[in-house]
Amino acid sequence: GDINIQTTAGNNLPQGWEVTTHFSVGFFSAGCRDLISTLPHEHPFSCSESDVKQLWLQLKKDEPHLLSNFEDFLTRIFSQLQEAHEEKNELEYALKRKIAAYDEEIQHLYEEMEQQIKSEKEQFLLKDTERFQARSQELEQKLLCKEQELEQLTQKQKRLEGQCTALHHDKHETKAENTKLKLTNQELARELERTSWELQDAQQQLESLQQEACKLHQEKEMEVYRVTESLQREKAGLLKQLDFLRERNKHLRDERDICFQKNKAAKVNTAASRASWKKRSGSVIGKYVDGRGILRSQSEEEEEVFGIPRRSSLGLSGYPLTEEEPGAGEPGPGGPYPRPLRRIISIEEDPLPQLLDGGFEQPLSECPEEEEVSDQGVQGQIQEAPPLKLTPTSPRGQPVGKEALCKEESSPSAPDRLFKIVFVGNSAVGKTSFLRRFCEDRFSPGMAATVGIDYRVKTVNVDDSQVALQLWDTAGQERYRCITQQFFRKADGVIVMYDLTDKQSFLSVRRWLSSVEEAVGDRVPVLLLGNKLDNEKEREVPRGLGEQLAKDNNLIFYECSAYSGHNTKESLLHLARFLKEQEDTVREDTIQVGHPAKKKSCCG
Ligand SMILES: Nc1nc2c(ncn2[C@@H]2O[C@H](COP(=O)(O)OP(=O)(O)OP(=O)(O)O)[C@@H](O)[C@H]2O)c(=O)[nH]1
Repeated sequence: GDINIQTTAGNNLPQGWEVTTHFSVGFFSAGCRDLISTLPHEHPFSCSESDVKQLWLQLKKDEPHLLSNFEDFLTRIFSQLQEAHEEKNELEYALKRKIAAYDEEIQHLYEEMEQQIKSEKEQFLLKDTERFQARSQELEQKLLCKEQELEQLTQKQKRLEGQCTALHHDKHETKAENTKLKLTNQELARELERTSWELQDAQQQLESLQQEACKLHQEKEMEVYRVTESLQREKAGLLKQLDFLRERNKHLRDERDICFQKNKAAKVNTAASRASWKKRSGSVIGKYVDGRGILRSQSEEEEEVFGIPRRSSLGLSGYPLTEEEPGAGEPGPGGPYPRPLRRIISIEEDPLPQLLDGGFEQPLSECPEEEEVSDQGVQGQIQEAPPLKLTPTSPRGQPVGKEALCKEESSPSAPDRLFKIVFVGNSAVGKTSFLRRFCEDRFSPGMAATVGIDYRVKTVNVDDSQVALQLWDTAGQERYRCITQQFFRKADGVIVMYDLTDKQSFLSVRRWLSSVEEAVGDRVPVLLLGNKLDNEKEREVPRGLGEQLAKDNNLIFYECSAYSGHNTKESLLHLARFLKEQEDTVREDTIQVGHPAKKKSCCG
């Protein structure tokens, strides 16, 4: 920039300069006039030449004696002014010099600054240029990359366009194919609908068939139940026949006595009389007459045949009775009379195992009792004799076979289902007593041992449905094992009983369990019963042992007493409920198995 320097010139006049002085004319030399003329006019204290001249004239005129002083004074003043003026000039000069020096310095500085600015500018420009160059290089690089990308994109676009064209072409083809497929689909849908209808029909038919099968199954079970019932009736009928035969026997004995008396009286025709006896003894009635002509009880027969001293009972009695082999026993005291007879229990001849198998050819319920009797050769006698009401006494102290008839036979509502339950366990553990308690709510001490198999039927109410329990009481004695074994096969449930006052009977439980498993595997539920709980004093088997055994073998377990009736109903109801629930589950499963198939077939 430009530097402007202003200089001012001023005069510093001593005080009192304004005092009027009088100069002589000569005094006003050129120097003095110059000096005064240099004085600034605008200064308040300044005075013009005319003023001084006037003052001098005034003084000359009024005070001439002071004129010299005034002139001295003026001279001094003017000399001082002169000095001051010179000094001022010097100072002005010095100032000018200084200003010039400053100006020069400033000029120098300015130039230096300019130079510096210039160099800075150059450096900046240089840097800027470098930066610009780097930036431009970078940008060029980027540009290159972008160009490459663009190139790639272009190629890609071209490819995509190609694909697009191909797809477009394909689309047309697919469209045509789609139309064809739609048509096929419609056809298939119609076919599917038709098939679904057919399938639904088939399913309905299947369901109705299943229901029919179920009904048939139930009917079959009921038939079995009815057959069982009829067997019981038949048994009762046979017992009646037995009564009748006994009566006939008595009658014949009377006849015989009469004959003897006649023989004694007449003592003639002895041979004829003997022939007549032989003829009677060949009849069935004769089979029941011992050497003394007295009707033998079955208990006595058992005792003789098997050597059972304690007790005996009727097994599946009333079926083929065979005469004991000659020489097998002691001849009776009555010499000529037939020897006592034994009952042979044979599974083949017994209809009951067949009943369990469902293999009986002719339902026994349909067989008239007379026919049965005729098979045994007593029909004629039954027809002749009026029905007798005499009840024979069994060794167990009750009518033979009656024990198998339960009160529930005349149950008001027919049972919904039937379960066959087989009772096993060592002899004398109390199976028969237990069943008697359960069916008749009675206990008879000193029960005779079961021979072969006996059975009872009882209908119980389980969760609002009538369940008929066919309870098969097997003989615990070793010799009947093979018979018992056969009854497991068709059993729905098994009850293994031990006597908690007899350690040995508990030890045998495992053997019974393996027999059951051997026959039916583990498909049937097993109830383990520890009987004679009332006889706590003689307990030999701790409850824990029974529980543990049941737990190990997955059995239902109860301790009970046929004597007191404790847990008899509860345990059997538990088993019955278990069987019912098991059957319900199987039925449900069967239904459920049918349903998904239905769904699948609908969708497929
Ligand atoms: N104290 C007591 N004695 C019982 C009980 N149950 C049965 N008895 C007696 O035990 C003995 C045998 O009873 P049964 O019912 O004949 O035994 P079982 O198991 O049927 O015997 P087998 O027919 O030989 O297999 C009889 O003398 C009964 O009086 C009971 O709960 N308590």
